[in-house]
Amino acid sequence: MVTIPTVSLNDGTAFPQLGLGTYNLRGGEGTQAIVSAIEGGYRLLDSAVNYENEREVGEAVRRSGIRDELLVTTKVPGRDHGYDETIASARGSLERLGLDRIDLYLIHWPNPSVDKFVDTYRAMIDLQKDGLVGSVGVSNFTEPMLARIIEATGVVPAVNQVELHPYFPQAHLRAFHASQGIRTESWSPLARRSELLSEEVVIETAAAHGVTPTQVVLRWHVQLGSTPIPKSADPVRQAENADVFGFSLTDAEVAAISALERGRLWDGDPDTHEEM
Ligand SMILES: NC(=O)C1=CN([C@@H]2O[C@H](COP(=O)(O)OP(=O)(O)OC[C@H]3O[C@@H](n4cnc5c(N)ncnc54)[C@H](OP(=O)(O)O)[C@@H]3O)[C@@H](O)[C@H]2O)C=CC1
Ligand SMILES: O=C(O)C(=O)[C@@H](O)[C@H](O)C(=O)CO
Repeated sequence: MVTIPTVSLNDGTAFPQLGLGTYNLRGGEGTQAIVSAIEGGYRLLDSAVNYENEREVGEAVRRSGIRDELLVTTKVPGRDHGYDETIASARGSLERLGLDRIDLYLIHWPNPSVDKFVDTYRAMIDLQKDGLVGSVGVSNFTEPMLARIIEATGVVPAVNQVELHPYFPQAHLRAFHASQGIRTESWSPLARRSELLSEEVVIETAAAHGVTPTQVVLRWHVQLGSTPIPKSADPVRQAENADVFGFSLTDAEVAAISALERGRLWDGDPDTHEEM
């Protein structure tokens, strides 16, 4: 079993430097995949109302027998934005998870045309005060959106989970996060197993370190100071993905991988892409 190191969030929470994405992990096989990840050393689980797998995540947490060691993330969907709606949404998530606390609660997408993310965030802060939420954070927020919720509430989100991989390294946003004490979390860190893993620079770097291309990409995230949440249903690939804390890339290797930049891979610009 791998020990995944942690970093301290701005609220003092010890936050793993790598976690498990659970999109599409559903049903009995999904539960088993999450259990196997926990057995392999994963401690951070990333779910969402819209993944329709909160029951599976909660079941895996109970089966693991180490609930107190785990950080369970879920996310408010767009259709639940607004103060009262978010309180109700959290209660629904807690019921489906079968847990008494959401360890990390995120706004899934800002949905700026709806313009309710500030009230949503206020509700999350109150849920945190009531002990129903551990850390409050956001996902897919731009710098102006982050500035707005901080200005409105005085509470700096602990995490911003955003699209981030070597094709879209998000240097500017990461620098803003660092300046504010916000932890960056990378979604689709493997670029969904696209041609990224066949890029020459990735393959050559992997050969130089005696590791796999996937491990090079995940180590790149770790060295950028972002927590990647690769999804894998397979215990062998889960173990491969978590085993990235025994080697280091040079600054030149990190820079060469970052030079793969070409922009977002999907239609996920938070100023225009909205999800309910
Ligand atoms: N906040 C947001 O808006 C978003 C959040 N997310 C979160 O981020 C997580 C990760 O992103 P996701 O889109 O799933 O994509 P990833 O970049 O994690 O890629 C997942 C794909 O890579 C494959 N894979 C995983 N490990 C390996 C490996 N070692 N070798 C070869 N293939 C591998 C998986 O297949 P297999 O399972 O067969 O191993 C799967 O097909 C999501 O599950 C979700 O939790 C994702 C998108 C948006
Ligand atoms: O996986 C997520 O968290 C999402 O927000 C997805 O809906 C993602 O944006 C996607 O898969 C779009 O096709």
